[in-house]
Amino acid sequence: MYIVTAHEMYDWDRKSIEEAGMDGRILMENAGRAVAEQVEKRVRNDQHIVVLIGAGNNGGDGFVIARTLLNRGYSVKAWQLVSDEKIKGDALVHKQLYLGAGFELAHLTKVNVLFRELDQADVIIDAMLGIGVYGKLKPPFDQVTAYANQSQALKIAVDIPTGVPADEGITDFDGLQADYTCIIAAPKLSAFLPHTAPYYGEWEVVEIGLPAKKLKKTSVSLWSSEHARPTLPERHPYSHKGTHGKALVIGGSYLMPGSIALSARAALRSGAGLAAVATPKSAWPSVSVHIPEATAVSTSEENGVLAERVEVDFTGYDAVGIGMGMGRSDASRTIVQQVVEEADVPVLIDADGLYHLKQLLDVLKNRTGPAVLTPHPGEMAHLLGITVTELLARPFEWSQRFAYNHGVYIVLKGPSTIITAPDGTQVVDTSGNAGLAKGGSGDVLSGILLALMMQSQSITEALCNGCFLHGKAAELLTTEGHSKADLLATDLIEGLSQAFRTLSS
Ligand SMILES: NC(=O)C1=CN([C@@H]2O[C@H](COP(=O)(O)OP(=O)(O)OC[C@H]3O[C@@H](n4cnc5c(N)ncnc54)[C@H](O)[C@@H]3O)[C@@H](O)[C@H]2O)[C@@H](O)CC1
Ligand SMILES: [K+]
Repeated sequence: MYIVTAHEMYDWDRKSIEEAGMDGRILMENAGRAVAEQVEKRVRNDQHIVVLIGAGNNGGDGFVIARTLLNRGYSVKAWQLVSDEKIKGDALVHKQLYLGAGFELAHLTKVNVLFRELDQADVIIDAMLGIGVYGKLKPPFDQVTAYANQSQALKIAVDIPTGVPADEGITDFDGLQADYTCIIAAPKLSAFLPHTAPYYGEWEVVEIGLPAKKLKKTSVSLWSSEHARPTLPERHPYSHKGTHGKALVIGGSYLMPGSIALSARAALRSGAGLAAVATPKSAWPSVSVHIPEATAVSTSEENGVLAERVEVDFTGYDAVGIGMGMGRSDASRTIVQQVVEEADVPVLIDADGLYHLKQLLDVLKNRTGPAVLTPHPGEMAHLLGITVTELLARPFEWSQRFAYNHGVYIVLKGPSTIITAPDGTQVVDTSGNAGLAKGGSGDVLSGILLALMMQSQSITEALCNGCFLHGKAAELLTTEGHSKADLLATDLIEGLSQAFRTLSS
């Protein structure tokens, strides 16, 4: 499923009408009816519904929704919040159809009268403003939105909660806090941004008859189980351990042996044929106890951390992961540099590896093999030399710019993880839950990604599926047995079995 900007949505709409001959009035009818059907699933017909209607086409959808629900026997009061001359085009056609059907329309004159009505409402349908909103809300939308936000009624937004921008980069806005948003035709970028996504509440996308072929391929799409199922690596009956790849993970330290153990174990649980660990000798006993299936690479150490070079032939491995728990000493930076310069196989850089990478960005450019960076927002902001706030206002744009400029894949971790390829294409994965907000879950993700990078048709597919399995494991574990509070990274590794099974059934 493609994720769109406001511009891309308008372009799709325009091409559907101008090139495919769709009628805007039919699209509005379809949109309103599709939303009404979703409302019916959530609302009983003894509940009182207030539909708030604004000036643009979002308001036009509101007239269709009100008419449809009234025809079906619901208790509905429709409120037009703007003057008559502001209702134009397709919205005016649907206003006339609404009135022609014999239904009553209330006009906003004094906001207090509307507020008393909102006090009586069980359900508020927000058809005030859609993706055409510009700047902060003007009267009366600012007051009505603020009042609705205080209401206990179920708030259902049409397409996008009023006031919330569709695109990234706008942080100063007032938005309606919806419980549920019925998105028209395609999810907008803001449904995946940390500062705007919470306004949507739960959401769903409804299809309204826009011809799929008239949507210009956008650079952002959403990953789902329909994508994961056919692309997860298969195990051939005649395969052997070498078929599924040999991973090398470099990291860990005497004081932080756990992270590298988690990565190695997650890699093997995700199908890697073999895993070798390069960690300080003093850390190895604590690592091996958690992952007896892994082999150790001989290393030298200094004060419990890896020292200078790792004496390995990278050609003996199918992928290398570096950085987890390795520390921030100068010596560990030289190892990151060695890996970036010498390993032609796909390399994944995480955690302390990313910290060091900030000083090695020039070296990255000379790499021939793929490089995958798996930062959380703090690490990504450090790499970019900006604040986390700046990054999170435009995570798509920053990731795209960095991936393109440095020729790398980026997995920017968060509630909506953004996977960016060097060519700038982006995929969003929304799997997972707050159970993942715990130390170690990133180390597990690195191991899963590494394993899939060795077994998949493309790096992007590997990264999308890896993030999806990681999130799915958390979802499944917290549905049965675990809670989001108690879930540990080690549980996540064991939960991978269920995630793989679910997706292959
Ligand atoms: N194919 C499509 O794209 C379809 C879109 N539809 C609906 O149309 C919407 C987009 O329609 P529009 O382009 O008319 O946009 P809106 O419905 O968001 O309305 C824009 C109008 O709101 C006013 N406005 C803008 N910023 C404001 C602010 N800060 N404070 C107060 N008023 C403000 C302006 O007067 C502007 O004319 C979508 O969100 C969707 O709900 C549906 O009708 C079906 C088809
Ligand atoms: K809306």
